[in-house]
Amino acid sequence: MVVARKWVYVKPFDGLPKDENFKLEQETLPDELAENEFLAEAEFLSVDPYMRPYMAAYPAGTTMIGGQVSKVTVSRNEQFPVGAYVFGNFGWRTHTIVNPDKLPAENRPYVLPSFGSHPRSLGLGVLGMPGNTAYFGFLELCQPKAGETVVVSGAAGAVGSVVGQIAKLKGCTVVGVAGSDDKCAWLRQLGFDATINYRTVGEGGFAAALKQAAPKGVDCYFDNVGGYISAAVMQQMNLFGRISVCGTISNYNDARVQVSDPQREFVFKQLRQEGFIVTRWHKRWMEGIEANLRWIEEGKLTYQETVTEGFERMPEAFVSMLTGGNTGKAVVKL
Ligand SMILES: NC(=O)C1=CN([C@@H]2O[C@H](COP(=O)(O)OP(=O)(O)OC[C@H]3O[C@@H](n4cnc5c(N)ncnc54)[C@H](OP(=O)(O)O)[C@@H]3O)[C@@H](O)[C@H]2O)C=CC1
Ligand SMILES: CCCCCC(=O)/C=C/[C@H]1[C@H](O)CC(=O)[C@@H]1CCCCCCC(=O)O
Repeated sequence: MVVARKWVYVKPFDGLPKDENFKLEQETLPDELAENEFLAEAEFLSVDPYMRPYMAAYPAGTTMIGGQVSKVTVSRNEQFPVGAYVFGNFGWRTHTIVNPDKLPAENRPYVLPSFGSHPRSLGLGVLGMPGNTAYFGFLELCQPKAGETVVVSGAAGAVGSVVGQIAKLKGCTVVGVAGSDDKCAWLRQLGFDATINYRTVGEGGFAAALKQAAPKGVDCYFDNVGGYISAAVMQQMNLFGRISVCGTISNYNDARVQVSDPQREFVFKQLRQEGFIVTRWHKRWMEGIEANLRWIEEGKLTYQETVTEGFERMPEAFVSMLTGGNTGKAVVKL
């Protein structure tokens, strides 16, 4: 008999998530698997920004959504043999019975490729969804050219840190925006040409700090945060600049700020802005993972993880990530 532990969303979020929004429960799983099913035992769980806005679509009583790297411990599906490690969106749970055939193509679990000497947790970060978000969302939508200036917000996080390094690999000048001096120091170690700590310069000082960091203006903007940071970047875009809108974390906890209307910049600078959801490229998923792995092996792409130990600490790790407690990818180790 397998008893799974799971974190249930028991009360809708209002502002930053709190303990009262979550309840740790148990669920006894069936003893027998049906044909094509397998049992997955979680090793690493992901905490990601989307969980905060996406849960608004689910009723109270739903298990928290999320990705995990897990081990197949029992299987009636030959594509997911016992002992294989898989990525799957199984939610905040320790054990899950999965029938992959019942899931839509873009949300199907997959067996992780070999990461060589690197930890399997990278399947939640640079060698998984966030890494692919950086790879496709930046290269496809920004179409960067050598010599151009690229600004990345949320730059020290899972997605942003990879975007900035890929931009360097493409010969760009890269400015990273992040929320602490330590994060900015790490970005400069990674090769970012300039950094802005948006918390110390503040909303009033951001435009001047950007002017100094990007004196030739901005050709590409990879936007993870929205709000006043993005409004200010848009004012300093160059002719024919490109903006990849990845996320808007500055308002996920219901905070809204008044920002200036960027339409005039779009007309006169002839800018192009496009939002995306990374599963748009699900048919090319392994291409992104392989490219990022190759760059890691070649020493051209560096990663960092912020690891919280213990399933019971999932809500704590989630809130910490939403408030800037992570550098690189935030994961929870069981
Ligand atoms: N479109 C898509 O398909 C996808 C979009 N995303 C989006 O990418 C973005 C980054 O995700 P991910 O890399 O996983 O997360 P991160 O690892 O970057 O973690 C979140 C970070 O956001 C920063 N942050 C929090 N509040 C604010 C704020 N008010 N203003 C500026 N920064 C803030 C914090 O860093 P700091 O200390 O710098 O404030 C925090 O560490 C998110 O917006 C997410 O929704 C992610 C995956 C797929
Ligand atoms: C305004 C909110 C923007 C959020 C952008 C974002 O972070 C999107 C993330 C998704 C990404 O594009 C692909 C994913 O894997 C993320 C969502 C995953 C949802 C899994 C849902 C599984 C389930 O319903 O059980």
